[in-house]
Amino acid sequence: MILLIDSGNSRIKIGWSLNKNGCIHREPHVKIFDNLNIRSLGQWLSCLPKKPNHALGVNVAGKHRENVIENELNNINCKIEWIVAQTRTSILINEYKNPNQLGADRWAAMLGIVEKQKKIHPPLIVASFGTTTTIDIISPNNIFIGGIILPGSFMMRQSLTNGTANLPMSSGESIDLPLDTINSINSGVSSAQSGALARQCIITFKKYNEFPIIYVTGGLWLELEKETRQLINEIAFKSRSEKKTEIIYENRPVLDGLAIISRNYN
Ligand SMILES: Nc1ncnc2c1ncn2[C@@H]1O[C@H](COP(=O)(O)OP(=O)(O)O)[C@@H](O)[C@H]1O
Ligand SMILES: CC(C)(COP(=O)(O)O)[C@@H](O)C(=O)NCCC(=O)O
Repeated sequence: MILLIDSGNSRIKIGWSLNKNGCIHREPHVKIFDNLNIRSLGQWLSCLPKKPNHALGVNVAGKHRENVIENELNNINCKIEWIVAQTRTSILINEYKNPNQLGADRWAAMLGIVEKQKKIHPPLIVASFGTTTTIDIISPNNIFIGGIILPGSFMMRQSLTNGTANLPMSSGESIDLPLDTINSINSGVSSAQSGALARQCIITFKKYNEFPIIYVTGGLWLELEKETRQLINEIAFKSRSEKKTEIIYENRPVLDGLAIISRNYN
């Protein structure tokens, strides 16, 4: 058993891959630990019925977090290898100016998505709505050609509260014409998030003359889903895209990417 660890800025997601009849595949179950409750990781590891041989992980939450996870794994004699973004693999090329600077979670998620594609596919967008929002574009010939980073919707709401005297912390969906503070904030945050995705779709469409398949993930997708689907459908219609827009939710693409890498470890 190989543990697969996605250590994000808010939560740690842990999956595992198993070798079944010589074929490595990721089990669908995932264990999630909140940043504030990281010590419970040790308890969970010590109770595992089967001890992992080793672990593969991505960590974008800093060195301290890396050390804490390593210590907990050491207690059960499990070594971890931290994955960083590569210049290329057999399925994906990374055009970041400094390829290692690309977040390892973004890289792993893109690997997970590209692996699922048929040989011929439209351009792809991989959008993650977590602590931050990242929106990455992959060409039809599997080159990561660029991406954007913006504050996640929770962080946007926090910054409005922390940076002003009058704005409260809010939660909730957007409406078209807000006439009170809470709805104005909800709609502002949601339009920034869905608008960023729409912008990247338009850029992709202009470049390839084909509408991308959009893969979405992250803990905050649900609250953005309705507004985002509406907006993307509208721009697809205006772009006269022949095919129906596809927005596909992926539960754990980062762990899928790690599972692919883990095939080299057996
Ligand atoms: N059930 C949940 N538990 C914890 N956080 C959640 C939950 N649902 C949504 N969230 C939100 O999702 C965000 C974390 O999403 P996630 O994709 O795990 O991010 P990251 O990979 O950056 O840690 C947080 O901002 C949090 O507010
Ligand atoms: C952009 C990120 C902060 C996203 O982290 P997350 O919201 O998933 O916790 C992370 O991928 C990161 O630290 N990236 C390094 C910089 C870059 O990708 O260019």
